[in-house]
Amino acid sequence: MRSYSLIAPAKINLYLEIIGDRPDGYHELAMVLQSISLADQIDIRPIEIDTIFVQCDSAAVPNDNTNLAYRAAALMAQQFPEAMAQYGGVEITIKKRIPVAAGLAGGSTDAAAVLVGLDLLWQLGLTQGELEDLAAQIGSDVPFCIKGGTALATGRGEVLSPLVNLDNLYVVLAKYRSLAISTPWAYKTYRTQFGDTYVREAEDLQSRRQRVHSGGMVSAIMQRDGAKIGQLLHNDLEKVALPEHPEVLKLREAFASQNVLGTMMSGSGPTVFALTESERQALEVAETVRKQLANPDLDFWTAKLSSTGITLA
Ligand SMILES: C[C@@](CO)(OP(=O)(O)O)[C@H](O)COP(=O)(O)OP(=O)(O)OC[C@H]1O[C@@H](n2ccc(N)nc2=O)[C@H](O)[C@@H]1O
Ligand SMILES: Nc1ncnc2c1ncn2[C@@H]1O[C@H](COP(=O)(O)OP(=O)(O)O)[C@@H](O)[C@H]1O
Repeated sequence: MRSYSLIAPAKINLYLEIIGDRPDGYHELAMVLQSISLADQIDIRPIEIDTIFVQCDSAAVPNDNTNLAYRAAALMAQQFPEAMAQYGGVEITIKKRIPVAAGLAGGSTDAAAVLVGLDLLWQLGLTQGELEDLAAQIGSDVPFCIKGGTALATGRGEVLSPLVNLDNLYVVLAKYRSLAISTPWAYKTYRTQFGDTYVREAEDLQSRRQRVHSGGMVSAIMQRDGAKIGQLLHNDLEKVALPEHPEVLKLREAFASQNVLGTMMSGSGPTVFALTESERQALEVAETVRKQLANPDLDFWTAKLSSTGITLA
């Protein structure tokens, strides 16, 4: 039986607006999610014994049943027990290239790759919609990671509308190696500090949805207008992350002083990205800001905005 190697891209948030509370304890969002070429590689190999093994070359990632890739395989085994019985267990190997707990959906994209990989290995022939429904059971960002590209994401992040391809743009990213921000902490702190400014679950979420501000960003994307996209970058979670972590604000200001289209923290952070019109500009900005901040704890990456989600390697 054959093995599969999959490419699992990271995402950045070009837009993240928190609209209100939800009865399920999550937040109602309007986001624009964007795949980038920085990616993990996931190898899925069938094994004789009826078990799921996960291994990863990064010590920051758990190898047990808390790994999101493990959780994706366990969900597939639970949903399709006859396939597991027919094909046996799987060994999942993660080559980690996406920084961990960085706001780049590293765990979510690994989980998405396992769903796609097991669908192929077990010859299930699941539809895009069926894969996305399974993905939503693992995490809010996992459905997006399957198809990737550029998408408007609403609900808790799992309701997707594809937008146009932005693969003419580039990105430079930077993160303090020793700093991680927990997603539940970011949302909980936002709720504590700004909960009175957004819609409570008892109020009319439907009418508030009509008033979200994401329209300008969506039309800039539909026009593929890089300058406008750069100006309209937005992330409500910056309001809690930047005051708590002034070094992230310093990084954002360093990017803002360069020749970039715009800069923003991605998701719950702490990665900060800046959009550029060319790969050369992205490399130049990385080099200048690296020298300017001269902090050995800072890692930099450059990438291209990508139109694909999970693909075969
Ligand atoms: C912030 C974002 C932005 O894209 O990404 P990351 O920074 O994590 O990459 C996402 O909303 C994260 O998505 P994901 O990481 O899949 O979240 P989940 O596992 O579903 O939820 C983790 C926790 O975040 C909070 N959460 C998440 C999504 C949402 N719409 N409302 C929430 O309040 C909840 O406290 C939840 O327990
Ligand atoms: N396959 C995985 N890759 C990365 N992190 C994982 C994975 N599985 C579980 N985790 C855990 O999920 C947490 C969030 O990691 P990650 O998905 O990289 O960040 P974010 O939610 O900020 O995008 C980490 O603290 C890590 O311990």
